[in-house]
Amino acid sequence: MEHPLEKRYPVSAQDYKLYEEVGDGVSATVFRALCIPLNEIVAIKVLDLEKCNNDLDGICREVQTMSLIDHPNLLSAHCSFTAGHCLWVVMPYMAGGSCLHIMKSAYPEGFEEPVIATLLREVLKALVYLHAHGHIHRDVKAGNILIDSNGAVKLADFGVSACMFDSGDRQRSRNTFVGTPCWMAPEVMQQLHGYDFKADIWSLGITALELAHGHAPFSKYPPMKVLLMTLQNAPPGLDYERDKRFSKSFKEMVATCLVKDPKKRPASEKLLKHHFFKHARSYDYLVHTILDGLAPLGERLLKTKEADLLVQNKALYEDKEQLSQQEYIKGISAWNFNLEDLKSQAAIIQYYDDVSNAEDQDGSMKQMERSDVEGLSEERMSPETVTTSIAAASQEDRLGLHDLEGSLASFPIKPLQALKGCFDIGEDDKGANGSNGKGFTGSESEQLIIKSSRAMNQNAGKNEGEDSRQSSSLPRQAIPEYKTFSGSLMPDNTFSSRKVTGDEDRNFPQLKFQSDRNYSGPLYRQRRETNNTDNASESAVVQRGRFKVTSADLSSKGATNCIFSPSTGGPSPNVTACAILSSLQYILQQNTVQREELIRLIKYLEQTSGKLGDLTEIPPSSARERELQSQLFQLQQRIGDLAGELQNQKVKNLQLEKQLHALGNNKV
Ligand SMILES: Nc1ncnc2c1ncn2[C@@H]1O[C@H](COP(=O)(O)OP(=O)(O)OP(=O)(O)O)[C@@H](O)[C@H]1O
Repeated sequence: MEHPLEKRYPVSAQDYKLYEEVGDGVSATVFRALCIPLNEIVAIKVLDLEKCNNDLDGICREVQTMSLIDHPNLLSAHCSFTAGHCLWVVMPYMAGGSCLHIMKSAYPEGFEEPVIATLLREVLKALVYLHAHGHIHRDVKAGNILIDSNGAVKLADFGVSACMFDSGDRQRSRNTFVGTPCWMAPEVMQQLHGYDFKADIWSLGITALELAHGHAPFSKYPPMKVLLMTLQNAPPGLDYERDKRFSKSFKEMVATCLVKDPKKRPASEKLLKHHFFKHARSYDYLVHTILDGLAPLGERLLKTKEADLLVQNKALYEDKEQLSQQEYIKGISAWNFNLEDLKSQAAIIQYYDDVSNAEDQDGSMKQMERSDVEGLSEERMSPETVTTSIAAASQEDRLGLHDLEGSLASFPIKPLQALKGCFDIGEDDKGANGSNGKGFTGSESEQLIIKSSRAMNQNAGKNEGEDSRQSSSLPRQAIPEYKTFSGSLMPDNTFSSRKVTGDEDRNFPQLKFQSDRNYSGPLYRQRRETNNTDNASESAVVQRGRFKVTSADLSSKGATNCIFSPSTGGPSPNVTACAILSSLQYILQQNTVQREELIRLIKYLEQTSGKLGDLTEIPPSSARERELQSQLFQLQQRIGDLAGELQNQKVKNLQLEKQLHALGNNKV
């Protein structure tokens, strides 16, 4: 028999050689290691103290408990010491790993009854010892039942254990919500009168089901749902039909553990005497039945991790699609309440519509859209959007939070709030329907929602025949980087980065292309003059995507390339003849284009006004016709004005051309 006290385990990292990783938990990584002076294989749990600084108390308690306990069915610590910013806890190496590991790699449907009886009897012995010493383990589950190469069973992980004799803060900790939801006793969830050793008996009952089926009851549900089901449903148990392979005594034992009223559950000592444990066998039996043929622990862990990763990736992918769907269904509210963002997003949608329509033929852009959907990231959305609205709203929907609130009317609200905190299901969620925290009133938000939803609907309508799921999700907000912008109708500086409030990382396309587009200043200005008869007020209204927006800094940047003095209209005295010449050539080029455009417009207007003239000759016969006729008159008048204005432009262009020629001749 081993006498740990006879051995002195060194307390310096140099005396240990770390091998492969054999386990990892929330707070630690466990390695197989060699204790060099003793030539003994050990396990070392490495806790990064910098990463768990807000739970130092818990860590101290765990290490303290591990050092003090002395029972063959409890995993104790040989020693512990700090190495850099890590705490190393040296323990016996449990080569079989945890029961959860073993089930995952070789017994996905669970173990046979004698194996379960053997495992649970050992765990129960550990609980008898702990409870007799005033400790509640609070985290009994298959993942914390370890087996060594000889088949010895040890209960591990005292990270959340509590002492019944603690006072002050520690005593209060027995009223707190700790453990793992699936294994958690109802009284722990309720936090009504605190709880005691009997909480471990409930967890043992759940562990029995876990070992029998390969998973704990409700394990496929998210924590909030587990909470709901544990409190609301009848206790889980072994089913008469489905669990035919198990004995009556096993079913009975589970049923005695899983009684909601803790007082009616047996104490660990009494439970150990249950006739079910008569089926328990020796350690050798465990070695032959479940350990023989298993790959080394490190290898198994790697495989399990790979498999978990695959499942996670799949879940993540599906989750994103689901989220994206829900974002759309909930309208804009789920992802954005910011007016400027909203405008920008809408504009981007328009850009993308145009691009994607053009690119749909070869499908290559669709590929990019897909990848962008997957990368639809927080950085493009307001942070509050991501953490509160989407996550909370979708979680709430999936988990039926409202049901839960209702069903818990008879329970204290604390556990719910604790869970809300943990899973981002917060009170903020309510804010999403009322004030959004950004200064918008409910009705303003609603308007925005309607507008943007419409924009999206139009958008969806544009891509007729497209799968509605595809068109209804939100990839378009995430597309901007690779689009080309052309056409003078898109003012490059309409949105300044300053206006995209609250998110400096946001990277809208207009910023990227701003400088490239300065050359088109005059052309753009020309268009604006054409569109707005009042000729360019500083806060001109321009179409940006589906929104009309104003921009005060629009005009100031319009002519950054212009070398003419704004006051005189002539060349500035400080520029060289060479620079003047190239600039004038450039202007001439642009004027030629403008001229052609003007000529086309004049022709068009002449034709149109001719037609309108014909129409207006018909005498009106009804009020509606009179109304239409007066509109036609107005239109005609407006066309006449425009034609006049175009003529003026034409004359100005000719003058400019002459000036240019004259300057060119002088230079030569
Ligand atoms: N002595 C040991 N020998 C072999 N494997 C071990 C040993 N101790 C722990 N492990 C493995 O490492 C895993 C993580 O260890 P542990 O549960 O102590 O870490 P934790 O961070 O406290 O985990 P949890 O997430 O359960 O809080 C265990 O599930 C177990 O599989």
